[in-house]
Amino acid sequence: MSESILDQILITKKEELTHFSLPDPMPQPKLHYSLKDALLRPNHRLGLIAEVKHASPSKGIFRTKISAKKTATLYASACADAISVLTDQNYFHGSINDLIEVRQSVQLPILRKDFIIDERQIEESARIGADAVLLIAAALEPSALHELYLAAKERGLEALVEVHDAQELTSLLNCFTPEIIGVNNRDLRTFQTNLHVTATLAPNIPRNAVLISESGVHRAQDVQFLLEQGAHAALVGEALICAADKRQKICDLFGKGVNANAARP
Ligand SMILES: O=C(O)c1ccccc1NCC(=O)[C@H](O)[C@H](O)COP(=O)(O)O
Repeated sequence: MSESILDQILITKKEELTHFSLPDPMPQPKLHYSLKDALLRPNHRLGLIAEVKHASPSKGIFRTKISAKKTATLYASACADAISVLTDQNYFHGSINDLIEVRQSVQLPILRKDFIIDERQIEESARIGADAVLLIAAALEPSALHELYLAAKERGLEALVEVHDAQELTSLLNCFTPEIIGVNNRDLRTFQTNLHVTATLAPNIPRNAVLISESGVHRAQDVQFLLEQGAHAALVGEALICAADKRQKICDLFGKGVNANAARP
């Protein structure tokens, strides 16, 4: 079978890790904002993790140039429950500085979305102020994934464990049950998104896990559909980044948030 984008990204990541150095820890210990708790008490009918994303392998560089700080502040003011920051540079044009800026700007859980395959990246995530990290089932053997999951917990970070299909989910659950499971609706070979991936996997997600549906959420009907599948939250990138009015787009997709007026900047 031909190489997927994930295979390419992982080759680059391994190369980057050969000349990796840790940033200094933050000067003051930070509060932990729990991703799980936030998504179990969402501000809208469905939880929202709003993503800071400059570019992607599927879409290239987005036409709207964004500032991580301004974008996250807007998301917070529209009652997003959490912020995802894509920190990979090569394929997504992000950086750890984006996450540091976002940390200084919002009091919400921050998910570091990157391709984490090494414990040093967990330490780095904690030092830059993330509350949670992404662990991708397709990137690691279940036992290696479990080790990173435990390392994250030990360092005070939550982990969103992401699967793309039934086989990955079964292998994962045969090894352990993460507290937060993400179903990514994007096929990493074709880049097509299909929310039915979430619909297919949702019945097999343990009831005590928080279920996040990731990628391909563009319309209010998509949010409704995910709600009907039992998802706790959606992770939304492109639809928000490309919207001229991001606050309005959140309102169009998710409805008015419980604190929408209070949170206006
Ligand atoms: O976004 C991509 O093209 C992509 C390609 C390969 C691996 C990962 C990719 N994206 C990371 C994400 O999971 C998404 O940024 C996130 O779920 C938001 O998706 P969307 O709302 O469709 O921008």
